[in-house]
Amino acid sequence: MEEIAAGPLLSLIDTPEDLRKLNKMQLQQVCNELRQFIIDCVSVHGGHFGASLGVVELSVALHYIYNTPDDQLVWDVGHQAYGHKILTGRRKVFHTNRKYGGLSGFPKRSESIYDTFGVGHSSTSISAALGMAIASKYKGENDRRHIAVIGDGAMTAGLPFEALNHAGVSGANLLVILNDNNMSIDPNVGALKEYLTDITTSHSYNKFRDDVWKMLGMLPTKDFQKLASKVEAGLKGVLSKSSNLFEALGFRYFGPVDGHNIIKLTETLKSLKDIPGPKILHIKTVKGKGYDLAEKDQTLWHAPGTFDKITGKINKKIITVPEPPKYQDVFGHTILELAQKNPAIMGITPAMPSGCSLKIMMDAMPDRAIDVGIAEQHAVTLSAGLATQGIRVFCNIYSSFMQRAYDMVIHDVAIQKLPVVFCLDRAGLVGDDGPTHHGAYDIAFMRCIPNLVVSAPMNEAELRNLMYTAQLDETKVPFVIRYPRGQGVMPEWRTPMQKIEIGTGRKICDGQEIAILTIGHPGNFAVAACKELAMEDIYPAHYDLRFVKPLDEAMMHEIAQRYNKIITVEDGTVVGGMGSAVLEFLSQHDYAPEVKMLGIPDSLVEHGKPEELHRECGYDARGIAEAVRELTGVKEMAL
Ligand SMILES: Cc1ncc(C[n+]2csc(CCOP(=O)(O)OP(=O)(O)O)c2C)c(N)n1
Ligand SMILES: CC(=O)[C@@H](O)[C@H](O)COP(=O)(O)O
Ligand SMILES: [Mg+2]
Repeated sequence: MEEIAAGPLLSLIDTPEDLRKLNKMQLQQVCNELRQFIIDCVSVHGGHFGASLGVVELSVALHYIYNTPDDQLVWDVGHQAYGHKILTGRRKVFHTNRKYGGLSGFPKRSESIYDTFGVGHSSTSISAALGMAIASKYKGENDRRHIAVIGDGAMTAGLPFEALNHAGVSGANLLVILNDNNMSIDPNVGALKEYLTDITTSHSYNKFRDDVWKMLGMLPTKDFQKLASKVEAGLKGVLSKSSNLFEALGFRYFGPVDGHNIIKLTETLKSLKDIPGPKILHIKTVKGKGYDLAEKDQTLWHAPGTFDKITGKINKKIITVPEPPKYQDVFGHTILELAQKNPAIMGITPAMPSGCSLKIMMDAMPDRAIDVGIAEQHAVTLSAGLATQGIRVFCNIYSSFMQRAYDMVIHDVAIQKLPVVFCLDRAGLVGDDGPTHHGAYDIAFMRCIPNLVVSAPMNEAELRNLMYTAQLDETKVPFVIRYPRGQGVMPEWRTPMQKIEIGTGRKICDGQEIAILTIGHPGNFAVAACKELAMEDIYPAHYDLRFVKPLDEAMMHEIAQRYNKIITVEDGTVVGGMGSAVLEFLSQHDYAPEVKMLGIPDSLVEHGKPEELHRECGYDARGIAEAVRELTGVKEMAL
C-alpha cells in the first residue's frame, strides 16, 4: 500500500501547529488540497466520503483557530473526521484507514492525542464535550475551550437534548457546532429538520443578532454581558417569528453561517472563542461538497466503496453467475411481501432505511414504513406503542445500535410481552467499521431477557421463514431475528415461506464423536469445515440451533447423549452467548461432554475485512476444522 501524495501546502502540515503558521489567505488552498487528498484516498481505499468533504473548511478552521489538542474537539459519529485525522499527524498513514491493522475510520483516543473521545455511534459529542468542559472548570483550566461538532442527523437523537438541557444551566465553556447539511445517511427527517430550515431562512433576525453579539458579547464585565443578554432578548421578541429553541435552552445561538466560506468561518470562530458559557454555532454545509456526484446523490456517496475519481464510476464486483443477495435486501423484499398480505404489519427504522433496506417498503407503502431518525430508543418504544394497538411491527435496528435501546426492549416490550419483531441487521463482526459497530453482544444481552424469542437464520430461506413465523397470529411474542452484514448463500432466495416451530433446531448432518452446534450464518462455515474434514475421514455431526431462546431441548438431549465432544460456533461474544446457553443446558441436565466455544472473544476485535476478523477469532471454516482436529486428537497424533 502506498502513501497518498499531498499538495504542496498540505505536505507541510504534520500537526495543527504547522497549519497555524500559515497566513489566512493560504487557508483556501489548504482546503482545496485537503479535499483532493480525501478524494484520492477514499476513491482507492474506500470509507466514508460525503461527510468528510462537507467539513473540510470546518476542520481547517477549527485547527487554525483553536489551540488543539489543548482545546478539546469532539466529533460526533466521527465518520466526517478524515480531514481532522489528516491534519493531525496521520496524513502519511491515511491510506491504511479502516484496513486490518491500520487507522480506525473513527476518532479513537488510543490513536491520537487530538482524538479526545472515541466515537462511531452518533449523538454523544455534546455530552462528552460538556463533561470535559465541566472538568476543566473544576480544575481551574479557564483558558481551555471545548467544542462539539454535531450533524443535523445526529441531533435527532435524544441524547444531545439531554446534554443541551444540562449544558444550558451549567455555565460551562462549551461551543456546539451544528453542522447542518439537511442530510443524515438518507435525507434527514423530523420536525427539528423543519425548524433548522426555518431559522436558516429567518435571515434578518439572525444577521442582526450576530452583529449585536459581536458588539456586545465581548464586553469585559459580567454586568455588560448581562446587559447584552437583555438587549438581545428584547430584540428577539421584536425580530424573531418564534423564539429560538437553543436560546430557550440557555445557549447563545449564532448563525447560520456558510460552512464553506473559510474566511468567514475562521472569523466567526475567532469571535466566539472568547465568549464564555454555552454557545451554539449553526453552520450550513453541503454533504459531498466539491465532488459533483457526491453532492447530487448524497446517500449513495455517504460510503460508496472504491471508485474511479475521474469518471465517478463506483467499482462493483463483476458478476458472471447469479449472486446471493444481501441479507438486508432479503429483509426488505420479504417485509413488503408479508405486508402485502398482512395489513397489520408496519416497519420502523431509526435512520437506516437504505442500510437495512426498509426503503423498499417505504417506497411502496409510505404510510406503513417509517424512518424515525437516529432515535433507537424511540423506535423501540414507538414499536411497543403500536403493538398495543394490534400492529405487527418489524423494528429493524443494527445490532450495535440496539445497545442504545436496551431498557426499552426490557421495560416496554418484554415485560409487557408485546409482539414486536426486532430484526437485528449487522449482527456479528461487521468489518471495516470496527469495534463500535460490531454486533457482538446481542445474543448475550437478548437471551437473558424473559419472554423474548431469540433466533438467527443460517441462510436467506431461513430468514424468510423466521420473518413469516414472527408475524403469525399464533406467535404473539417479542421476537428477535439477528442476521449479518453482507451477502447470504442462496442465489435463488425467493423461497416459499413456511412456519418454523419456535424453539426447534435442525440437524444438518449426523456424525461421529463430535457435534458442531452453530447459530446463524457461521453454520455455513461449519458446512465448509465438514467438507474439508471429510477428506481426512473425520465426520463431525452438525446442528443448526436456529433459536438460542428457547433452546431445542429435545435436540440438545439427543446431542448430549450421542456425542461426548461439542463445539459451539457463533458470530457473537462467547461471554454469555449461545455457547453459554448450551453449557447451561448441559449443566442443568448433568451432561459433561468436553465443550469448546468458538466466537468473538472477551476482548475488542478491531477493524478489517470480515474474513480477516473471523480468521483472527478462529471461527471461520479453517478455525472450526482446526478445533475439530484438536478435539479428536488428530493434531496431537500428527505431531
Ligand atoms: C446510534 C447510531 N445510529 C445510527 C448510526 C448510523 N449513522 C452514521 S452517520 C449517520 C448520519 C448522521 O447524520 P449527520 O449527523 O447529519 O452527519 P452527516 O453524515 O450528514 O455529516 C447515521 C444515521 C450511528 N452511527 N449511530
Ligand atoms: C458511520 C456509520 O455508523 C454508518 O455510516 C455505518 O458505517 C454504516 O454501516 P453499513 O455500511 O454497514 O450500513
Ligand atoms: Mg447531516
